[in-house]
Amino acid sequence: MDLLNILSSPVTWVVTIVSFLYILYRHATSTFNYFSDQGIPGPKPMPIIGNMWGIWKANLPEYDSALVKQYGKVFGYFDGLVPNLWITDVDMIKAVCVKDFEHFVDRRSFQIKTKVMRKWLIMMKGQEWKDVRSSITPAFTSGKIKRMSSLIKDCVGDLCDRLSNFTENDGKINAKLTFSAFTMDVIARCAFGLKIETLGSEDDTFIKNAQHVLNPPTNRSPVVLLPLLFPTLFLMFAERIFLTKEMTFFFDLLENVLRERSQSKEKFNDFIEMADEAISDFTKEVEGKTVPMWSREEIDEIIIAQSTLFMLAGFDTTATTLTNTCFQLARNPDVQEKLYESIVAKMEEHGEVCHEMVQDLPYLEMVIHEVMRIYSPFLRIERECTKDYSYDNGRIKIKKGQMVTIPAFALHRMEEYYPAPDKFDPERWSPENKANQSPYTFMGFGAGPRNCVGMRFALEEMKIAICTMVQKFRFFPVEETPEKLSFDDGLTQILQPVHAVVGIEFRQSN
Ligand code: HEM
Repeated sequence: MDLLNILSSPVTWVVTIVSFLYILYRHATSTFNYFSDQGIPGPKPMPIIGNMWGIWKANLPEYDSALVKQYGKVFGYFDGLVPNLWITDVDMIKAVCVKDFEHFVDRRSFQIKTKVMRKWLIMMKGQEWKDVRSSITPAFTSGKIKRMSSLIKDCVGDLCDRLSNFTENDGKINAKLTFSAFTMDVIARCAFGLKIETLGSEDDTFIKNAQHVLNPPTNRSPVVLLPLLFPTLFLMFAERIFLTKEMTFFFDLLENVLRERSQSKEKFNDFIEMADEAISDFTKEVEGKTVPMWSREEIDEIIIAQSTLFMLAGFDTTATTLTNTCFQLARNPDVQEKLYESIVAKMEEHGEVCHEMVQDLPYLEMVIHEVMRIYSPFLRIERECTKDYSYDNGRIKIKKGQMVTIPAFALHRMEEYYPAPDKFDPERWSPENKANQSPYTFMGFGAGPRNCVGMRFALEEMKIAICTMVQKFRFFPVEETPEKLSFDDGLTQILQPVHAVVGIEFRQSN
């Protein structure tokens, strides 16, 4: 039989196609024994897509809680072919986030090489991340937050004006929309040095571009899986995907602000100024001499990166937490009254809502903690393994490149850590109760050296807003207020409350 005959034989074709499909199948399932070989349970993966089929239309809070309930505190999941160990075991969370952090320095990230975006802290890796994180951290010290608090107070004043209008007109608010306008105002003033006159109007260029950057329509379509399934391919197009004209609008805006400020001696007391001070002060040792770590050009790039990241990381998280707080206060009038009483008592001492006063309100802290416990704004905390790791005397092995996920929302609803987890109960965070609780059962701001760098700022902003609002207004349920809050579907990092409408009235004393 000559070659031509062999090639044209149907048997040859069948054998070739079957072999090709077999090789493809072996490749598309090549990692799937990883967890079963270690005796780690988990849902059965599908070729290529792993366990992510349908995730773009799932309700993630429910999806994650169901997985944890079914498979327990340590189980295996596949992001495409990448093994991802899900953990809700507190000792293991502590090991990954703190004790053995050197093995888990990075977050799942797509190292974008484009100018400015390459300095987004949230995506940076290894030593470069450590250097930028150490440079920017001093921008969030208590002293610097105090300096920024007067800008926050201005924004809260405007928020209260809008709330007064709602009170007089509708007697109710759409909490998510209202607080989104507020957090955007804070970001515009603190991170972009701008006052938006047309706040709340969708025609404003700042708001329009921010909405485009923050809510890409891909979140609810299978397209959202592509970066997870094909990261290398994705990186080739990352610049085109991320560097949209809307994103460039913000980079240009900040470049102009920095240019103008370089000629000015004025004090602004905003994040741009705090970041500039902090980054410029950061030094390194070269041949026994202490020299600045960054050049002026690098400082500007880092500031622009962190200011735009401020918008990405601090807008929805803070607006969502304020929305959820408002809903819980409306549904729990006893908590709202207790909070009001504690605020009034402190007002007598401090005279006004200020930085010092909000640091001195333990009950407010307990309320915010419980809101973030019952509705963790960040659904999942992730780490990428950067050095091979073994846990519990080698019982669990995690290889470099593998992912670890802490499903924060699901963790906060585990009966074992929080009895009656669906009950809103700020007393869980009283000093006595807190002392009996592992800190790693609460991941609202993450944990360890890679936790939320903006935590202090977010708490200051939320505390000043809640104190001022609760002192002036009372929230209550109206017909549209749901019994329980529900959250949007789709593969989003941040919890998205829907239909959070609550009633609002002036307090008698006002
Ligand atoms: C209620 C509001 C907020 C919540 C719930 C929140 C939550 C979180 C969480 C859970 C993480 C991941 C932590 C980890 O992986 O361990 C994170 C990271 C981060 N957050 Fe926040 N955040 C909030 C507000 C802010 C604000 C206002 C900023 C702005 C400055 C900010 C900037 C960041 C940055 C830059 C990171 C990445 C840190 C790094 O990789 O080193 N966040 N945040």
